[in-house]
Amino acid sequence: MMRLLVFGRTGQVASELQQLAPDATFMDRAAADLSDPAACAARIAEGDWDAVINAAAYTAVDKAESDPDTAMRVNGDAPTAMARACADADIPFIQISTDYVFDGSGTAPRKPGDATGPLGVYGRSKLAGEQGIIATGVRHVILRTSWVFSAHGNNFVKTMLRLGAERDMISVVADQVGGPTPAADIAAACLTLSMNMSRKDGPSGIYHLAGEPDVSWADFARAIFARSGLDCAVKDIPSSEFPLPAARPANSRLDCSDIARDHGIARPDWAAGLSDVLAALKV
Ligand SMILES: NC(=O)C1=CN([C@@H]2O[C@H](COP(=O)(O)OP(=O)(O)OC[C@H]3O[C@@H](n4cnc5c(N)ncnc54)[C@H](OP(=O)(O)O)[C@@H]3O)[C@@H](O)[C@H]2O)C=CC1
Ligand SMILES: Cc1cn([C@H]2C[C@H](O)[C@@H](COP(=O)(O)OP(=O)(O)O[C@H]3O[C@@H](C)C(=O)[C@@H](O)[C@H]3O)O2)c(=O)[nH]c1=O
Repeated sequence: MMRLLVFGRTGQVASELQQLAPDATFMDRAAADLSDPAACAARIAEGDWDAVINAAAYTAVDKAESDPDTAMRVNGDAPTAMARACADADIPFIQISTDYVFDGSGTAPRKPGDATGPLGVYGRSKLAGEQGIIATGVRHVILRTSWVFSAHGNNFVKTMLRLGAERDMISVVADQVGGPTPAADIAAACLTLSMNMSRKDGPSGIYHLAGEPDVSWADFARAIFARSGLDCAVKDIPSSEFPLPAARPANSRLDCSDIARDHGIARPDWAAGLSDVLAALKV
């Protein structure tokens, strides 16, 4: 059995990891606050682990715009310190990152090596984490994913279920397209990657994994209402009609072929994941 350390306990992906790997050690905010990177590194150094997964992050995309220092410390400095501690201990480090490192131009699915260009603080802070990790020379996988949903925590599915029960019609942006991704599939991928990397036969690098097929937020909302039986119409709007503090990429499509080739992990079907989440929520 692998001795696995996971940063995060309450989040969407960490909750699914607890289901799949109940014997792993989970660090919540009280055990390891990511705004204290040295404390996170110490949790790694003081144990005897086969691999470390970081499933904690500052994920409040709009709030980050007015709190850049915390976002940078949590998403940039803490993963970098974790990676350095893993390099010192010669164990692999798995980090989760995001489509928001891209600028969203064009319509082609982004490959892991494509140029980045984050539009906001959250994306910049996650990119800083990626770069910091790579610079330590640790054996690593940076798993970029997108539009995560689950029965736990906050996400677009739960927001739509709440608003759809209150309204007859809702306006949703139709010019941002990406792959909604069940947290359960990300958790399963993290475990496969941890195993592959701890056997020292997995190549380090950035990989993409997002649910398929790609859709707009508006079409995703329609699918949520159709499957939950909520009678709420969706009006397509451009992002300009839904102004938020942080700009989001229009093109969030991720090319996921590398992870299939190197690790045998296929894009999950988000509709199947959505059915599971609605069942778990008893919708
Ligand atoms: N949500 C999404 O749509 C996407 C997420 N990702 C990435 O996936 C990963 C997992 O995200 P997800 O499961 O959605 O996260 P959630 O937003 O569900 O949860 C975030 C987790 O991070 C923890 N956390 C935040 N700040 C700190 C801190 N200072 N110290 C310790 N813990 C902290 C939270 O703990 P607490 O409960 O104490 O606040 C919580 O457990 C992240 O790296 C994220 O960037 C990538 C693409 C899309
Ligand atoms: C609630 C709502 C949102 N929207 C839009 C706003 C936004 O452009 C889009 C998604 O909204 P949210 O704020 O829920 O999603 P957001 O917080 O931007 O989600 C992102 O989270 C981070 C952590 C990531 O890494 C990304 O992959 C992505 O999942 O939907 C509407 O158009 N109508 C609505 O009623």
